[in-house]
Amino acid sequence: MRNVIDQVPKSLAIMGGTFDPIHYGHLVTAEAVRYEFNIDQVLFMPTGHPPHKSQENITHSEHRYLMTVLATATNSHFNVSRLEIDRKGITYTIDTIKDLIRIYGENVELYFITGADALSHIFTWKDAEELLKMCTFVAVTRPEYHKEELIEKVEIIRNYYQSKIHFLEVPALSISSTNIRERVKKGMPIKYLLPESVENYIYKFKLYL
Ligand SMILES: Nc1ncnc2c1ncn2[C@@H]1O[C@H](COP(=O)(O)OP(=O)(O)OP(=O)(O)O)[C@@H](O)[C@H]1O
Ligand SMILES: O=C(O)c1ccc[n+]([C@@H]2O[C@H](COP(=O)([O-])O)[C@@H](O)[C@H]2O)c1
Repeated sequence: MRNVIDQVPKSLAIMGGTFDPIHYGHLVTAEAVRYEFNIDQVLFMPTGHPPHKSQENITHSEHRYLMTVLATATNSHFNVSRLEIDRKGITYTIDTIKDLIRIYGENVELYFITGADALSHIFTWKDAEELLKMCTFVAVTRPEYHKEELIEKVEIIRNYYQSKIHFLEVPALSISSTNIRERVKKGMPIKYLLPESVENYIYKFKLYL
């Protein structure tokens, strides 16, 4: 089987997330960033034990990993990494970026894709200043948040840390994993919110009931 790490891309964008479950909001965002910044590969990085979410409320990492593999299988520019789910202890983005530099070398141009909402809290992340120097961030705006307010917050971070942060508006997709989990629990349809393969996986393993 092809090993993603055998291929050394010139530019690599990391799409980090809990992906519980992955949905079209994530996929549309990743594809928009790939196209806009002419990126060779997008590496989806399901979180292991994220610092900001309680482990009891998160679906087992193997389920989240497999759903991410299913969702990304049809895009030749998309791959999924096990780096974070295989790492013991709390997973921090700075450790992931350092691992990726060790694996791909210093010359790979690294991007980190994140919602502008998540980026506006980056000063609470581990070693934020160092992290902001190591890769370019793409802050995508999500429809359900106040865009202007968020952009203002992120611009303060960008100026304070003198960091490389780009903004990108993606087609309005008001989908969230929280909403999908709630819909499954209530027996409501989730069709067209996420790939059919992921929908079937959720039903097969009776997730979110
Ligand atoms: N609909 C969307 N459009 C654009 N970006 C999104 C969307 N949903 C999530 N993201 C971004 O994708 C990344 C991973 O998100 P995550 O896996 O936490 O999904 P989520 O839908 O926000 O989940 P939850 O509802 O459980 O918090 C984050 O940077 C988040 O801001
Ligand atoms: O490194 C940190 O301290 C850190 C703190 C909060 C979030 N992150 C990363 O941000 C990404 C998006 O997180 P989330 O909760 O929106 O899925 C995901 O890759 C997390 O690992 C990273």
